[in-house]
Amino acid sequence: MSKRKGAETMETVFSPAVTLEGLAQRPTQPLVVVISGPSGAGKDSLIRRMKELQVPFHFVVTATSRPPRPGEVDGVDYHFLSRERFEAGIRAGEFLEYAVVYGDYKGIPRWEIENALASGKDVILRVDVQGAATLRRLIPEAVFIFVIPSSREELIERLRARGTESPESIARRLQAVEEELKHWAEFDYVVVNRNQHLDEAVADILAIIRAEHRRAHPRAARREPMSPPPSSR
Ligand SMILES: Nc1nc2c(ncn2[C@@H]2O[C@H](COP(=O)(O)OP(=O)(O)O)[C@@H](O)[C@H]2O)c(=O)[nH]1
Ligand SMILES: Nc1ncnc2c1ncn2[C@@H]1O[C@H](COP(=O)(O)OP(=O)(O)O)[C@@H](O)[C@H]1O
Repeated sequence: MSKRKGAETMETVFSPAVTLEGLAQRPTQPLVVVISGPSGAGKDSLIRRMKELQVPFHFVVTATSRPPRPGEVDGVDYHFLSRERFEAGIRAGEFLEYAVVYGDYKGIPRWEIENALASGKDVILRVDVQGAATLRRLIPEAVFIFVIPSSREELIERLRARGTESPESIARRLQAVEEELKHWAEFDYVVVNRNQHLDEAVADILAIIRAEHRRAHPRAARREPMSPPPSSR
């Protein structure tokens, strides 16, 4: 009896009063989901599959100085920029974050973030591990997912089978894996994308997003620099 009374007191102190209807219809904030992991882990394949399944989300198209691969579409997969144009963008402060990844520039245009937030949908960003570290500082309330293959052999096989990289480019990507793996514990979730089981990894990501929307206590409120770019200040 006294325990019950104690519990009631705790509830009164810590839970703001709500009605059932109010709680059931509580609006949920769009999530920012950051998908990262080694090259060849399957990040792009997962995102492509989620688009095919018509999962409602806004994908942030990042910019790169690397040339398009066969099948990649400018403005859909990346904004493909020349090195000179990218460097001019860096000088002009156009990027929320940028890094040199496997020898090419990669960066998130600030206006892409503005568009993403205006969409009102969950926002998905795919960046390398350095980018994830920067975003953790800039958007601490984001959900960080580390995608991995189930073995190094699987990774090598996939990078070779993708057929988009030179042997040097594959070697550079494999060399980076050890360093990238050191950061796994900084992520909120680890998703394994097993060979021929892409849909299981997609299901894991959807489950994470679903659970995050059911949080009683949302992640910390959004704050700087999800605000206007310097040019408009
Ligand atoms: N830091 C950062 N990384 C990015 C950005 N856009 C893409 N990347 C990452 O850059 C890495 C290399 O991308 P890509 O050249 O497409 O090759 P892949 O990893 O071999 O598929 C991937 O891990 C991407 O997630 C960005 O804006 N910033
Ligand atoms: N679960 C999977 N089973 C088999 N092949 C896969 C799987 N996931 C991705 N791949 C293949 O592996 C290669 C690398 O995937 P990709 O999505 O480009 O990785 P990332 O974007 O992380 O670099 C691609 O050729 C892709 O088709």
